[in-house]
Amino acid sequence: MHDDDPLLRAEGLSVSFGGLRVLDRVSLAVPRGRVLGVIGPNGAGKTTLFNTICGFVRPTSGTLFFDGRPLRHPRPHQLTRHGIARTLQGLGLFPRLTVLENVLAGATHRARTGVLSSLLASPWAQRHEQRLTEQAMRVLTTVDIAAEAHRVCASLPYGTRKRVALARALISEPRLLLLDEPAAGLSEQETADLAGIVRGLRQHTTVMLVEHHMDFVMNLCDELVVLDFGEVIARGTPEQVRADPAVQRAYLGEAVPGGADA
Ligand SMILES: Nc1ncnc2c1ncn2[C@@H]1O[C@H](COP(=O)(O)OP(=O)(O)OP(=O)(O)O)[C@@H](O)[C@H]1O
Repeated sequence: MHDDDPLLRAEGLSVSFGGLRVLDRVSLAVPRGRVLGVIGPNGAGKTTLFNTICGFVRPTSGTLFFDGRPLRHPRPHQLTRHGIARTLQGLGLFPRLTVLENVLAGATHRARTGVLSSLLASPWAQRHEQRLTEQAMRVLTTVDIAAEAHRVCASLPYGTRKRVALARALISEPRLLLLDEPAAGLSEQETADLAGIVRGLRQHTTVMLVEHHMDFVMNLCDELVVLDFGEVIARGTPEQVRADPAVQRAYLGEAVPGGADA
């Protein structure tokens, strides 16, 4: 596989719910080591696109390729084995567990210890658990909340809990990280900090994100794809997309990306 080949490619992806076509022959490529943003007005099909990549939704037609091979409707629980992880719009954390425990919950596919070896507390199982905990602490350091590792999630502010969700996705060391509205509900400072964290991830991880926060998207993403009524209406760098008349029209009545009202 050549480094220039995209990590994820969608070809002619269509999805219908009942009679309603929600994605209409969507083709896109997610280049390796980049951040690709998917934007578009409400109801454009962004989340459906994510859900299709994750196997929550079956396409009516079209193909997904991951690392050059067809990605055949992965079962959601097998995603991490494919090297894909995602965060959800709702955080989906265990509120009564600590930050560390929540992050370790994202590593279940790597937890190789069986019930028996755990019960017997075999040295092998202990070493494995130790390694996973070290890995979780490294990931918490990456998202800058290692100091909160032993705090119960429910006691933490929303911005911190969002980082826990990000850390939980990162512990599986995904090659492709899908972020669903990562900046939603964050303060300006938290949003800027998050952009810095995501930028730093590109060294090891390719990122695809869906987001409404236009400053965040325009400053962070290397490339953008714009959906409207399930169709790709524009793609390119943030500058190219911002200047595209089709995008301006799609956002008529909403804040124009990167415009004075954004
Ligand atoms: N399970 C479903 N059954 C029927 N219609 C659905 C389903 N999921 C989504 N839709 C419809 O598909 C269209 C696209 O929805 P989707 O959530 O993908 O858009 P979106 O771009 O993510 O919107 P938003 O920015 O508001 O989150 C909408 O018209 C929505 O009502």
